[in-house]
Amino acid sequence: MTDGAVYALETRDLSREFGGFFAVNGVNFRLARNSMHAVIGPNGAGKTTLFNLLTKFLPPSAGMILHDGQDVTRLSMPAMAKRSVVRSFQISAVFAGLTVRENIELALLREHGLAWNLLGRIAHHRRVLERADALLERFGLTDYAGTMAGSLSYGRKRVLELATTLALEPSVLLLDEPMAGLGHEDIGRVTQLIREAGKGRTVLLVEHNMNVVAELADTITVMVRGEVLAQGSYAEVSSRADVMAAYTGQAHE
Ligand SMILES: Nc1ncnc2c1ncn2[C@@H]1O[C@H](COP(=O)(O)OP(=O)(O)OP(=O)(O)O)[C@@H](O)[C@H]1O
Repeated sequence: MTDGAVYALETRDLSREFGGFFAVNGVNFRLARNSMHAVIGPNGAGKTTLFNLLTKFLPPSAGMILHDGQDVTRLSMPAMAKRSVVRSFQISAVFAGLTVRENIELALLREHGLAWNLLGRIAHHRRVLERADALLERFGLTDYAGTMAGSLSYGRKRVLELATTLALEPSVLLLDEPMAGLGHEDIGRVTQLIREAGKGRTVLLVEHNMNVVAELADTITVMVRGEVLAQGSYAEVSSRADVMAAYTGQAHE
């Protein structure tokens, strides 16, 4: 069952049941270290449920989750963050009433567990300011540093959200549909940022946009009806008749 290799994340017979219905059904999933791995599949395949299990939003009904070979099945999300496994928190994690720079500074302080008691004294933390400058620059947000986050476009909010997540310097970054709701131009920008963010870390994304998946992911897991149907490179999975049938079947529903 196991080949002895240690994975960034691994599941063993992982299941999640909702009132007798298995949204995730006996999944053995492996996320290789330093890979850029996408989970795809038709609507209702169980992708988000698997993501929520891996990120501790949901407890499993059965099975096991391992991080770096250690059983983390019962650990909380904050405990996973301490192990440097971090999920993006979507736009709700962006504080609309703070500026872009303040959002990034807050995220940098959060990394050190200092966010709340030092919030009023942000300006004195030179190191934070320097790192904030670097993040603003890296994410193309320098011109928006003083803009209230709430008035950013949807696409730039997403970029800011990614910047605040990367402020934590996670070793494993988990992204749930990072392209959802983005226009063509923003998709290009966020794709580049994720590619760059993936250097030197492990990234798992659930994503519907196949162009993005083809461009970014070195490994793809295809889920159908709560189970893993296929895994491999984009070329490998996209050439499989059963994968195509799963998508075609959905199109006819
Ligand atoms: N909290 C819940 N209670 C009951 N059923 C649920 C719950 N969450 C998910 N499900 C069901 O589990 C199945 C898998 O849902 P999930 O959201 O994981 O799929 P998905 O692959 O992410 O789909 P999509 O691509 O549409 O987001 C669906 O049939 C869904 O209705």
